Amino acid sequence: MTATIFALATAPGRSGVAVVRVSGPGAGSALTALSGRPLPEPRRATLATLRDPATGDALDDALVLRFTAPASFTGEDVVELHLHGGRAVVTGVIEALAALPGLRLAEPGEFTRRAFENGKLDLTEAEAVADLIDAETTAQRRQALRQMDGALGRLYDGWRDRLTRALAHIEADIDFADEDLPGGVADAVRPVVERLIAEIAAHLDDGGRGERLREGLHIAIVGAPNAGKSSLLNALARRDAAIVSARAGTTRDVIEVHLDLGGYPVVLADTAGLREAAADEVEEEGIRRARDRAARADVKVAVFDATALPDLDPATLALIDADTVVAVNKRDLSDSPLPLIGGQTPIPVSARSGAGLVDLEKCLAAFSAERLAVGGTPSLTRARHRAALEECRASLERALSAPLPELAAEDIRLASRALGRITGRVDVEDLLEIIFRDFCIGK
Ligand SMILES: Nc1nc2c(ncn2[C@@H]2O[C@H](COP(=O)(O)OP(=O)(O)OP(=O)(O)O)[C@@H](O)[C@H]2O)c(=O)[nH]1
Ligand SMILES: [K+]
Ligand SMILES: [Mg+2]
Repeated sequence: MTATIFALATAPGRSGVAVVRVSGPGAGSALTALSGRPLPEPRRATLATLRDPATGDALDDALVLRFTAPASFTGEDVVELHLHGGRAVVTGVIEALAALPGLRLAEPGEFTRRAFENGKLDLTEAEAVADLIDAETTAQRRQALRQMDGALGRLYDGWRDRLTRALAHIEADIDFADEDLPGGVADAVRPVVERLIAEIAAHLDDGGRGERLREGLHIAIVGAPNAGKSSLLNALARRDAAIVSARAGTTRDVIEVHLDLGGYPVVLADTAGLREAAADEVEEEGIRRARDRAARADVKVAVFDATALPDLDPATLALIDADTVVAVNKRDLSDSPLPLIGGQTPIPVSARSGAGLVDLEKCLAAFSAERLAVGGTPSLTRARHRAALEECRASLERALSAPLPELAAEDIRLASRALGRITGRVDVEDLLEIIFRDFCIGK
């Protein structure tokens, strides 16, 4: 018999309200055991004094709610105990539940996993639950909500349906064909497969925006020593994340801060100042890391020192490309006209006075929107989906050049399987462990 599971669903620690969720066939009797009263009507919030069934000790006056299978998040009988969020209250209730026969603490992600297993969610929707809980910015929330709504799952299931129909076509051809009829994919099926390959290619070729939106756009601040990179990072982060000093070569390690820029998630990195003559091997390693980070960043901010103009640091100049925002810092010390730098109009800023920072933020937010914005069709959000789609596309391409209809049919079957794995329609067993491992207990 299925175990009845329970867990604290809200964040641990002191809080106004803490919710303990119980799911499984024993959820109702667990509530009766704690409240000592008949079950309340489903979906109606009811006040109840909860007691430890073993000792009769009062644990809390709680708001209790119950849902009956299959009309619940997990698809099972569910009870929610809305407790006063004190540690002793929560511990008391958890211990009382643990002592009941047939009940055990939920594993990470187990509630969502049960929802999937009971057909309440497909895998992309389950993944979206995790993304929504992790969402830190507006754009991340939008993407997760859309995926939780089933937009991505519907796209993949729609593709799979088309393949199922194409397969039926080919199989009919195989059954009725003249023994020595040549050719692989039937003429009627070829355009369907070709069109799907094109749609999958377009979906894959989206610059990774969905995946990036989950993880944040990587922006690296680069420039000569003492240009004021760390000061700029601190000003943008509105806290003293990096050490600032008048000594050239202060920053060595890459220092990251997470920012919300106009609703988009950004990982902003401060790096060591670039120069030929590093003071020691530690700074040398810092410069190596700075270059490495600059090369991997989605966007760079190249910082120049206004007091050094018209001289421009050649190492920084060499890094400017189409993905670079050019800023001239310490504008408070010099107001001489700014030249074009690396073909771009630089943004004048002062990390000290704060002047120009709004313009720099706006420019970076525009970059983020361009790289991360969620467009008309839902975006691919995970490497797992990408791998399955590439496999699907490869199988479809093989099908097009298959010498026999039987072989084409097999390739289309493989392509359809790859799509089915994304939403969890097929081959799920080994996947579930991996996917739900990332969830925490109570989800
Ligand atoms: N007047 C003025 N001074 C600034 C400004 N930004 C930074 N400074 C000063 O410039 C010096 C170097 O600043 P940092 O932020 O440490 O420069 P950095 O580019 O991170 O330096 P390294 O880590 O050594 O490469 C410090 O003394 C800062 O106070 C600015 O906008 N105006
Ligand atoms: K410095
Ligand atoms: Mg620094």
